[in-house]
Amino acid sequence: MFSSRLDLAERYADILATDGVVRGLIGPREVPRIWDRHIMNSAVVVPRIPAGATVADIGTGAGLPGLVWAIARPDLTVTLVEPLLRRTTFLEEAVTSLGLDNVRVLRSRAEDVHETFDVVTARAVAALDKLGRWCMPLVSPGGVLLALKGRSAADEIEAATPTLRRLGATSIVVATYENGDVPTTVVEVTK
Ligand SMILES: C[S@@+](CC[C@H](N)C(=O)[O-])C[C@H]1O[C@@H](n2cnc3c(N)ncnc32)[C@H](O)[C@@H]1O
Repeated sequence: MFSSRLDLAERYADILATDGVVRGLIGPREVPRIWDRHIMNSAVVVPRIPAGATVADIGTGAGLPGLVWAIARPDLTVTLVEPLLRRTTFLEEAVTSLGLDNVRVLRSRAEDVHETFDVVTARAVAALDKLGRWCMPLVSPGGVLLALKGRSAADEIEAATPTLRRLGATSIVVATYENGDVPTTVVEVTK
């Protein structure tokens, strides 16, 4: 049994560094940077998530950011959406190993999901214009798309704004967090 959420996060980092590397989900060169570049980069957004929210992480890969959010916040119900079987198998085993009961793994492409969620997120999946087309239909009215972006965020927002507005965005706010060794830029699109 794990005594705290931090223990759980450390166990997840171990799984990424071992099984994740063996199965090709994480490059060996990323191992020393798993905590700062991946876990913290995902975790900085956690305070932005409303209590008790349903969450979908589109193109979650090895579980980033959705598995980190589910570990940090047992009040959330998190659906990890990922099309590749190799990755969903890894995710199912990780969820079982961590004993998480607030996570569902859904093997699907974003375009084939027909549910809505309070919060939809994606990290390193597609440019914001394409991401908006995939994700905005999955955001409940009053919900939010939290897109985790790198330094290209400003250019992507300009290109994506007409699409996001057409798909129901009522506000688009950008915040940059300096935690970890790479800043996380979050584009928060409210529907
Ligand atoms: C670069 S990885 C990023 C993984 C993870 N979000 C992260 O930050 O490490 C992109 C992921 O998006 C997934 N993906 C690609 N096309 C997708 C689609 N149409 N719908 C959902 N996921 C998709 C890929 O299988 C891959 O796991």
